[in-house]
Amino acid sequence: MNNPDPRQQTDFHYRLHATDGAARLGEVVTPRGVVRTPAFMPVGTAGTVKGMYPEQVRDLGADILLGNTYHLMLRPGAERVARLGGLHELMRWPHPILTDSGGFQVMSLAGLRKMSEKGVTFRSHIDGAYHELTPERSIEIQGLLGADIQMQLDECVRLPASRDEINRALQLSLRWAERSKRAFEAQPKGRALFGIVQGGDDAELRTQSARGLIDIDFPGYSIGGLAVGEPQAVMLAMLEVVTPILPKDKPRYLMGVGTPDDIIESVARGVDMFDCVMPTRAGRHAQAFTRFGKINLKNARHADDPRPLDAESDCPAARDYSRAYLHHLVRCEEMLGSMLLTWVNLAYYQSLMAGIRAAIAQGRFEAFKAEVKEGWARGDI
Ligand SMILES: CNc1nc2c(CC[C@H]3O[C@@H](OC)[C@H](OC)[C@@H]3O)c3nc(N)[nH]c(=O)c3cc2[nH]1
Repeated sequence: MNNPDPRQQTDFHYRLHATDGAARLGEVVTPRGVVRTPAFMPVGTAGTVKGMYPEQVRDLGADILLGNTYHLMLRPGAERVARLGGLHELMRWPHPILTDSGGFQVMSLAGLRKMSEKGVTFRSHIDGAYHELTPERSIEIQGLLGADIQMQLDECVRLPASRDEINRALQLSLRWAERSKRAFEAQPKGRALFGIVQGGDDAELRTQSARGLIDIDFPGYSIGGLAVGEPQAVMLAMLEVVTPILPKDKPRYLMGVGTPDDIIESVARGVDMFDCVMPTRAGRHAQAFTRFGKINLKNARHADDPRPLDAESDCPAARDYSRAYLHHLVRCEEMLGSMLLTWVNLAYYQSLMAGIRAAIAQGRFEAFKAEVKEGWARGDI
């Protein structure tokens, strides 16, 4: 193993507890607490997991949340968050926080933007003001927010894309990885910076990106450039290329993924950490994730159904409220509808992760995967 940075080893490190095939059971240890992996990280884009109290998110079993550099740098501003004690203090979440570097949202949300070797300038989607995001500024912002796990600034290419385009973005991202790591040296010990593997849907470029990042050496590795419109089979094929190359003693975080099926198939290919807006966003669009698959509460078939979504769930929102009531709330666009279904969905995702972790510990991951898929296929009776 290459000579570990002593600063990282005392405060931030990954412990592998068990494997079952390529599935891994472990823990990411940070100064603010331990993250049990495989882990699902609820997205708290603007410093809140929409519709949820922080204590509620914690009670569901979330060990870590995701914050968003792009949104928070625009509003309320990174320097203001720092003056107010940092993001943990501001949002009353004393557990680990991971922040993305902002590159992804610049490409997906910002209006006018200009990419250069230096970084990306863009116009805020909120007030049209110009901002510059460089590797150095992204790291500075994440440091001001106080994130425990930070991301390098990278360029994520939407698929399909040409090999030249994918390669250009991959090489730029490697240079930005170096600059991000240098800028990160200035931060207090205990925090971790992850490199982000790019390379699109090209096995050779994925290998180049992973090897380039390992040469720079990070305490953890994100797998980026996926969940950007490619079929699940392509995403899984890229995982089969990348995870065997990444160090076994460091966490792998698959960015922006995904559906329950995406997650369980990615755990089977060696991924440790996930984040996705799916459970929270779907909750605001009347979709419930359950053991029986997805249920659309807008559908009139629920209007007289007195049953709860799942009488055996530990989550009161899934166990105690009738489908008829949930249907009524979403029909009337009552805020409680979004709140209850967000609660249902995050509870389901965390129970799925707990089931995955237990199955790996017992060496029965494949059986568990089959059981869960059978439940989704059975559908909502
Ligand atoms: C959804 N698919 C997807 N998301 C992605 C994100 C945002 C992750 C996560 O950050 C959240 O905001 C903080 C995003 O939420 C919209 C996303 O869940 C990515 N971020 C970076 N830096 N590089 C990538 O290659 C990348 C690829 C992604 N693919």
